[in-house]
Amino acid sequence: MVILGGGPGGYEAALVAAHLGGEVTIVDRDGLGGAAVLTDCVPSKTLISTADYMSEFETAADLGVHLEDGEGDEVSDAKAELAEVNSRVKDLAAAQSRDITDRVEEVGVRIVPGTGRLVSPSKVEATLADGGTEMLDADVVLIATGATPRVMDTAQPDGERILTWQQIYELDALPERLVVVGSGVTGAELAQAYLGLGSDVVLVSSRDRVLPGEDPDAATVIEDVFKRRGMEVLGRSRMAGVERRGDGVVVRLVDGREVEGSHALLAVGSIPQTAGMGLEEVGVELTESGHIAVDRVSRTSVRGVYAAGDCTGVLPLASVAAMQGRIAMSHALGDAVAPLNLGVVSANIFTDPEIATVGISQKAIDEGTVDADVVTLPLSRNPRAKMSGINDGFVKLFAQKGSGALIGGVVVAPRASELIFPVTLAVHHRLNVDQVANTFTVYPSLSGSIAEAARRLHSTLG
Ligand SMILES: Cc1cc2nc3c(=O)[nH]c(=O)nc-3n(C[C@H](O)[C@H](O)[C@H](O)COP(=O)(O)OP(=O)(O)OC[C@H]3O[C@@H](n4cnc5c(N)ncnc54)[C@H](O)[C@@H]3O)c2cc1C
Ligand SMILES: NC(=O)c1ccc[n+]([C@@H]2O[C@H](COP(=O)([O-])OP(=O)(O)OC[C@H]3O[C@@H](n4cnc5c(N)ncnc54)[C@H](O)[C@@H]3O)[C@@H](O)[C@H]2O)c1
Repeated sequence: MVILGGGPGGYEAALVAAHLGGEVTIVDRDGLGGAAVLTDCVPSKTLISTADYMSEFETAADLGVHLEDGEGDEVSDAKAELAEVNSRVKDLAAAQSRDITDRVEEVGVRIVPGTGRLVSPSKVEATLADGGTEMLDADVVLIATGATPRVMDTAQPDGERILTWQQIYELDALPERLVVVGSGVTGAELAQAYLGLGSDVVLVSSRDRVLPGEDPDAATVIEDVFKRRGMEVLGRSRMAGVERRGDGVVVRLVDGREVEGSHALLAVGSIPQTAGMGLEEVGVELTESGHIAVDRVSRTSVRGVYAAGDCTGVLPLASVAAMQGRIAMSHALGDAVAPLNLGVVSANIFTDPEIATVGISQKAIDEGTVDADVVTLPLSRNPRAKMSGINDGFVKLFAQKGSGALIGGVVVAPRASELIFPVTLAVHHRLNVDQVANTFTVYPSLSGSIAEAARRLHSTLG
C-alpha cells in the first residue's frame, strides 16, 4: 500500500493497513499529522485554549473573584505574550507530529519524506526531500493530500501583515487591529481567539450573519457574543482585495468601503491539493472544484486507487478524513467495512461558547426534507449553568415524527464538544426520546438539559 499524504486521512489509514498485515509506505511532504496537526486544527485549538483561559478572567468578578496587581489595585485583564503563546503552539504541534511518526513506525510503516505523484495506478514516483527520486510499486494507492488556503490574486499574503491561518504562528506580537476576512468556521474561531487574546478585531463577513453554513440559532448566539465582547462585525461585506499601506493594511470591499487594520487574516476557504500529481492522466475523476470524486468506501474512478480527507471534499474534518482512510484500507484488504455515514458525524466549532452538532440540521427541517419535532432549551435555566455564570447557549434536539427516534442535535455551551457525545451516541444507535429521557444524568449538570429536552419531546409523540 502506498499512501500519499501523512495527515489524519493518511496516517490513520496506515495504522489500519499495517494492523491488517499490509506492507505500507507513506510519502509525505510536510511532516506526519499533516496540515491538521502542523498548521490548522491543532495549532488553532491550542491558541484558542489560551484565549479561553484569558476570558475566564473577564467573568471572574461575576463569580465574586477579584484580581489585584502587586499594589493591591483591582485588575480585570490578563495579558497574553504572543511570542510565548505561539512558541507553545508550535512546540505542541511538533511534539504531536513526532508522536504520530513514532506510532506509525512502531507498526512497521515506512515513511518517505518527499512529494508523490501517480505514474500509473500501481506506481508512485516520490521526489525525495533530501534529493533524488524513488519509484514505489503499489497494489493499492491512497491519495490523502489535503487542502491548502485559497488565495485571491487581489489579496496576496506576505506572511508579515497579510496572513493565511497557516502563517499566524510566526507573529511575535499581538496585532493591534486585526481584520479577519471570511466568517466561516476558520474565520469565526480565529477572530474570537484574537479578540480574547486582546486584539481589536473586525470580522468581514460576506453573508447576512456569521457562520452561514451552521445552525441559524447557534450562529445568532455567537454573533451576539462577538458583538457584546467588542468585535466589529461587518455583515454583507465582501472583500475585493487587500494591500499594505503605511504601517498597516487596508481591506477594500466590493462596495468601495475600506477597512483599515494593523494586520489582515484571510479565511476565505480552501482548495484541494490535487493538481500536478498525475491524477487526471491516470484517469482519476476530479470534480469541477478539483476534488477527487469518491464513493462511500473511498474508491476513486480507478480500480486500486482510493482517496480520503480534504482532497475529496466530502466533509473537511479531521475525524472524517481519518474514517475515510480507515474505510479505504479495510475495503482494499478485504476486511469487514461499513460505508461512510455522514448522518452520524459530530462536529464542533471552537468559539466561546462552542457549537457542537450531530445528525440532521435545522435547515433540512425548514426546507421540508425531514419531518421532525424540535425542542430547544436555553441553558440559562439550567441550574449548573446558573452556578457557573453561563448565560449564553442552548440544547436543541430533533426527533423523527412518529417514531420519536433522535435524529440530530445542537449544543451551544462551553465544552459543547464534550456534551455532544451522548447525543451522538443516541443518534448513532437510533435511541428514541424516551430512552434518552429515562437515562440518569448527574444533578446538577449541563447534560441534564439534554435529558430534559428529550423529556419535552415525549409530549410530541403519537
Ligand atoms: C484553521 C482550521 C482549523 C481546523 N480545525 C479542525 C478541528 O478542530 N477539528 C476537525 O475535525 N477538523 C478541523 N479542521 C479540518 C482539518 O484540519 C482537515 O479536515 C484535515 O486536516 C484533513 O486531513 P487530511 O488528511 O485530508 O489532510 P491534511 O491534514 O491536509 O494532510 C495532508 C498531507 O499531505 C501532504 N501532501 C500534500 N501533497 C502531497 C504530495 N503530492 N505528496 C506527498 N504529500 C503530500 C501534506 O504535506 C500534508 O502533510 C480545521 C481546518 C482548518 C483550516
Ligand atoms: N472546528 C472545526 O472542526 C473546524 C475549524 C475550521 C475549519 N473546519 C473545516 O473547514 C471547513 C472550511 O471552513 P473555512 O472557514 O476555512 O472555509 P469556508 O469556505 O467554510 O468559509 C469561508 C468563508 O469566506 C467567505 N468569503 C469568501 N470570499 C470572501 C470575500 N472575498 N470576502 C469576504 N468573505 C469571503 C465565504 O462566504 C465563506 O463564508 C469547515 O466547513 C470545516 O469543515 C473545521
